[in-house]
Amino acid sequence: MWENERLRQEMKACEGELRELRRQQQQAPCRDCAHLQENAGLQERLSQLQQEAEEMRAKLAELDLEVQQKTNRLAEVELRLKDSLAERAEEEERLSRRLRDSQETIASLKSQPQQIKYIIKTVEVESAKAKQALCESQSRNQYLQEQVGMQRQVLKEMEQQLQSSQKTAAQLRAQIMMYEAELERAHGQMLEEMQAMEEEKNRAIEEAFSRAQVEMKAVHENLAGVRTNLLTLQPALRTLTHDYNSLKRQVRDFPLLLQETLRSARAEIGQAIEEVHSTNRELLRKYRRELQLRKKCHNELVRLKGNIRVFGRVRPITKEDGEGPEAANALTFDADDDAVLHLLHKGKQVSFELDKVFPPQASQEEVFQEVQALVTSCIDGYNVCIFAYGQTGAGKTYTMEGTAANPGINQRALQLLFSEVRSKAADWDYAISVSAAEIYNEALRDLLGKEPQEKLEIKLCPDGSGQLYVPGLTEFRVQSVEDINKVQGDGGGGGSRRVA
Ligand SMILES: Nc1ncnc2c1ncn2[C@@H]1O[C@H](COP(=O)(O)OP(=O)(O)OP(=O)(O)O)[C@@H](O)[C@H]1O
Repeated sequence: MWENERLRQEMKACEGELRELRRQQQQAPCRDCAHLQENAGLQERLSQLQQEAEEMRAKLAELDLEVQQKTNRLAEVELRLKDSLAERAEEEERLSRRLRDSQETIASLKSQPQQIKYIIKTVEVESAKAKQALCESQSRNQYLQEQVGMQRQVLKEMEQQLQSSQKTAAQLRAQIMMYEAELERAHGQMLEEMQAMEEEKNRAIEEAFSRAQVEMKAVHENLAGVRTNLLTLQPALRTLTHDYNSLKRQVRDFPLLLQETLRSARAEIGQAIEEVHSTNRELLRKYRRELQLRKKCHNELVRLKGNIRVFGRVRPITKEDGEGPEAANALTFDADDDAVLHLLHKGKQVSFELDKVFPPQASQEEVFQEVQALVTSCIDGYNVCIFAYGQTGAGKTYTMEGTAANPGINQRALQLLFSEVRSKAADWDYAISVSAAEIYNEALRDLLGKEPQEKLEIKLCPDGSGQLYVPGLTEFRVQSVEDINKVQGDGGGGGSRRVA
């Protein structure tokens, strides 16, 4: 029991040391320590040892309990044995006393023989009873002795068990001592580790301290610089604060100012819009009047010059005409009237009156000026047709197409048309399309179509307007003179005949 108590106390002391070690370790953790792994291993080993010690302690407690129980039982048995022994001694004493009394009585009775046969008999009877009682007492005594023997046997067994328990306790103590040694060793190792960690920690602290001192010095220097800057910046800061306050005032007043400005701007814009509107109205009015004027002019032109006008153009003599009398010019002009042409035919002069006659020296520009008004009439919505008529080599193609350097009516009319359209593009939308057809030997053919040999027909428009149209005639939308030239160049029939 005492040994168990001592073991328990030692166990408690070991646990206390363990707790102290853990506390020390928690207080001084070494994050970057190279022995961290080893420390963890030791801790694991320590926890194993602790677990084993715990198991041992449990076992010891069990043994304690068992020994206690056996000791209690032994005490009980000893008590019962003592009682039995006392009882037996008492019985023996009583029986001996009775036997002695009986023997004394027998002896006195034998010395008085006469009277006493009856008494002898009584004594004999009594002696027989005493003998029986003695016999019973003896048998009881024997039983009690057997019991005592048995109890002794039990006591012996219990002593043996106690010895074995003590032996086990000694073994356990040895194990505990071993564990203690192990613990001691681990403790020493841990102390060494702690020492090393402590040194390392101190070293790291010193290094950090010196580094911090250097950094602190640098920070102080920076601070001094910042202070100097601060002193320099203070006037600027004052100026900035002043500016800021002024800006703040401006910002505060800004919505009012903005509202005022917006109001006046709106009024100005409204006024400007109103002015623009009135200008537009005026312009529209003028434009309409101009349109009316143009129509009137056109009508006047048509009335004055006639709906159909015929101009004559005499081309100069070319090399192709040769040099003989056949090539001589048979035409003469009236110096006072540019609408008259005289032809000398078989010695006889024949005069022709046209709307205008262009002499050989007349330029392409002069010819175009005469028909220019018709082009603008076309833009105003009138149908216009300009065509050239004459014998082969008379100069129809030259007049209508001209050359690249000196273009004829077609190119100039197109230039004028697109230039007029562009100038009116802001107010009007125009769509210009081009188509080309040829009537040759009573046959109408599409010069821009894929099948130029296909014969087309002229028909009346089904809308009842009385206009003529050619069903199936190819039509291209164009945006510029170049587009028209391209269309004419690409046209299926354009390769065989020029469009004049
Ligand atoms: N006003 C002119 N000034 C200079 N040369 C001209 C003039 N008119 C025509 N010519 C020249 O006369 C020639 C014949 O002219 P052009 O080809 O225009 O005749 P045409 O009537 O179209 O003939 P065709 O009916 O056979 O096609 C060309 O070489 C052309 O350059």
